[in-house]
Amino acid sequence: MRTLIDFKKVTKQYQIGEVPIKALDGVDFSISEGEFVVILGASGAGKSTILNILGGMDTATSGQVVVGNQELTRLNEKQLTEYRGEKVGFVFQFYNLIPNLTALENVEFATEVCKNHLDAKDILNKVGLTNRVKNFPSQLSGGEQQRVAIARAVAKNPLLLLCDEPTGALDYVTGKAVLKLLQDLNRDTRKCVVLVTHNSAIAPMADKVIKVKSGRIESVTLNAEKQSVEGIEW
Ligand SMILES: Nc1ncnc2c1ncn2[C@@H]1O[C@H](COP(=O)(O)OP(=O)(O)OP(=O)(O)O)[C@@H](O)[C@H]1O
Repeated sequence: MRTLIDFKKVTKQYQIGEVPIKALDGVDFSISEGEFVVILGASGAGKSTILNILGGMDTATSGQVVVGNQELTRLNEKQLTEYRGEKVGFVFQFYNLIPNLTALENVEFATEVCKNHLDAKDILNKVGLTNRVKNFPSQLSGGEQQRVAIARAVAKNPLLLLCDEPTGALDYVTGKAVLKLLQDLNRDTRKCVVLVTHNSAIAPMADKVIKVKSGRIESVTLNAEKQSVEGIEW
């Protein structure tokens, strides 16, 4: 399979007063088209920093980041904004829906500016919310709100889907259903999914597991036979 994402010797340094903090300290990995990737690590390991750089929300201090045919580390602010808008779907722990828009309007609002977007209603059907499209976020459960957030990300028809602790605010059963949805979407659409979590138990659901420790890559493992979420317990 072709390489979609390439990180080469990526560093990220924050300067807090006199003290430099190395959030990433020479990170190398690559991800192929269509892969489901789990990035694992303890709190402060650098997971979100990797995801933010990958999503064009933050920039590397040094090194090279390539996504598709674009070298992110060479893009200016305007180009990065375009990249974020067109190429990346984001799913966060907290759903960040617009409270005074319905589920359908939330998805339509996000996709309006995207050239190749998919039909909002179709995607809401796909995530199991056919009967909830007219509901406002406050009328939906946490799991349903996260489904809207996933629909919003997928409907952009992005190159990749980035998920930062997407089940962090959900109970076990609902969280598992959301992971199953992400796994199904990856299988059906062949979109690359990169999911950041501290929960090592879900590693078997991925094609590739990248472990991060103290700003460095500890290991990259390929699962010869990935497991369906239903078969994983934690
Ligand atoms: N804006 C910032 N300014 C200074 N330091 C930062 C900033 N953002 C992150 N860091 C530091 O960089 C390191 C990596 O942070 P990061 O958020 O990527 O970790 P993480 O693995 O995602 O952790 P968590 O699971 O707790 O979210 C940490 O030491 C953190 O304190």
